[in-house]
Amino acid sequence: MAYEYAIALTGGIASGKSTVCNLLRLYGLRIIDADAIARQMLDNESDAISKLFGKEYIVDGKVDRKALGRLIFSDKDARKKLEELLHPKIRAEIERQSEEQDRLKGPYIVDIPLFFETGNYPIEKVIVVYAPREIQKRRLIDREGLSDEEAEARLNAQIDIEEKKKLATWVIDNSKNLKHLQQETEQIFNKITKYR
Ligand SMILES: CC(C)(COP(=O)(O)OP(=O)(O)OC[C@H]1O[C@@H](n2cnc3c(N)ncnc32)[C@H](O)[C@@H]1O)[C@@H](O)C(=O)NCCC(=O)NCCS
Ligand SMILES: Nc1ncnc2c1ncn2[C@@H]1O[C@H](COP(=O)(O)OP(=O)(O)OP(=O)(O)O)[C@@H](O)[C@H]1O
Repeated sequence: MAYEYAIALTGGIASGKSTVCNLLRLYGLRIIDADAIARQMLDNESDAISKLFGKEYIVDGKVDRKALGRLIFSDKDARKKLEELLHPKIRAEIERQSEEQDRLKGPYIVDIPLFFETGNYPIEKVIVVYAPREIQKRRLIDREGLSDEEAEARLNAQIDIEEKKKLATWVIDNSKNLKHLQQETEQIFNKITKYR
């Protein structure tokens, strides 16, 4: 059965999900953050990461996220291995937190970057934060200091943003400036709170 009050929020890499979530949090919505859950899960898996990919991915007892990112976005098999290790644990924790939030009643957001890629979450309403691929790429390069090739590899690891947009219940357009994003987000916030 679907979580009654959950609204998924997704998009492409660097399309603006975190920026939108920060605004929605300010407006008072509760947020479950899959990236934060994934970070916690990874912190507990240094032994498994060392065994799977080598000791060089552990620095001072902690996973070197930058180095692991470089590996998994350039090597599909490595990415699959990491996902097999982490995704069942991430999903279980998202489901645990969603059950907890559902009991409180009233809408809440579940920010899941790979909502469509990993599939089958029992959540019926989906917000897609949209920016055209070229803008996504520019913001990704500016934020991470990646090369064009590295940015392309990260974009190619996900379903194309135009496909995700077609699957959305609501779209937040983030192809313009931050003021425009705020207006877009406010409109969706009003719809969500009216709809429930
Ligand atoms: C590879 C890791 C260590 C890189 O860490 P880094 O701090 O550089 O990036 P961060 O975690 O902030 O992720 C940024 C974005 O990358 C994208 N991304 C991350 N993992 C993947 C993946 N396996 N496939 C496609 N896109 C991904 C997402 O859009 C995410 O929002 C990290 O992304 C990770 O542990 N990934 C595996 C877990 C996962 O799939 N997380 C994302 C969804 S829950
Ligand atoms: N409208 C905008 N104009 C300019 N820069 C923006 C805009 N929206 C977001 N950004 C910047 O683009 C980058 C990506 O935004 P953000 O981190 O919110 O995306 P994300 O979808 O959460 O990314 P990820 O998938 O990597 O977690 C950030 O550096 C952010 O400050």
